[in-house]
Amino acid sequence: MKILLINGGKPFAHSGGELNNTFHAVAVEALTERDHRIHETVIEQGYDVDAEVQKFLWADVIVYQMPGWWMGTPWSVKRYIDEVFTAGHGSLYANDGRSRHDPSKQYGGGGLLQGRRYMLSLTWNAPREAFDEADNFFEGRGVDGVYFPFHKSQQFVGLEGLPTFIANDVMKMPDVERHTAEYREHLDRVFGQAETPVAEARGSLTV
Ligand SMILES: Cc1cc2nc3c(=O)[nH]c(=O)nc-3n(C[C@H](O)[C@H](O)[C@H](O)COP(=O)(O)OP(=O)(O)OC[C@H]3O[C@@H](n4cnc5c(N)ncnc54)[C@H](O)[C@@H]3O)c2cc1C
Repeated sequence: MKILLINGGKPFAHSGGELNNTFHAVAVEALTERDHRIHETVIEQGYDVDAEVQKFLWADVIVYQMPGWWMGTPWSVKRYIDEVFTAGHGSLYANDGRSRHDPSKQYGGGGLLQGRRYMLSLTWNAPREAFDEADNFFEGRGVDGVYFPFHKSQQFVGLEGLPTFIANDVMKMPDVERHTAEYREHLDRVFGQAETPVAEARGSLTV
């Protein structure tokens, strides 16, 4: 399988970016060991927008590694998506999906990356309960509910979600050994061996 690994880790304030670099490195190692072909983008090191569009066209799966900042995506990753997806007009997406001639065509159906997938790998200070419990901060919406607009941005270009990985409590109770072991297991479950078609990956995302 051809996998684009995007590292959105960034040193800023109390985020050192190292944990995201660590997860990115785990993915590089684990997926290469299993004979997947990978391309990497480390947003913090800079990138060429047109080359990124080509990487999206090359990939079967795109993995976003990033921290949660102010309840969502860091601005550096949002900027990357704004730049790359906008440059991808005509290759990543055709239009907004609607048609003056066919009213049955709905907004959001103009993506050109059908049949390909994406996956989120996230680091948060918030504990898991904050996402999952009805009487907790995110009102039981779960991590994918919190990332709803991000998921929609991917689906707009035709991508389909794979199960999200999240490492919680990474500041108050960092347990890098456990989290990296859990991430390896997640990657194994989702990707398996290179010859396993991604369509057979265990579970897919419902937002
Ligand atoms: C602007 C801003 C807004 C934020 N908003 C939110 C928010 O809304 N909700 C929320 O939950 N969190 C929030 N955070 C916290 C943020 O999610 C975490 O700081 C981030 O996920 C940590 O990832 P990192 O890669 O920067 O980790 P780092 O800061 O690099 O590391 C985190 C911990 O892991 C240790 N570590 C890292 N790598 C290794 C390694 N290889 N081996 C051993 N130990 C290691 C570090 O020493 C440190 O103790 C915010 C942070 C910022 C800066």
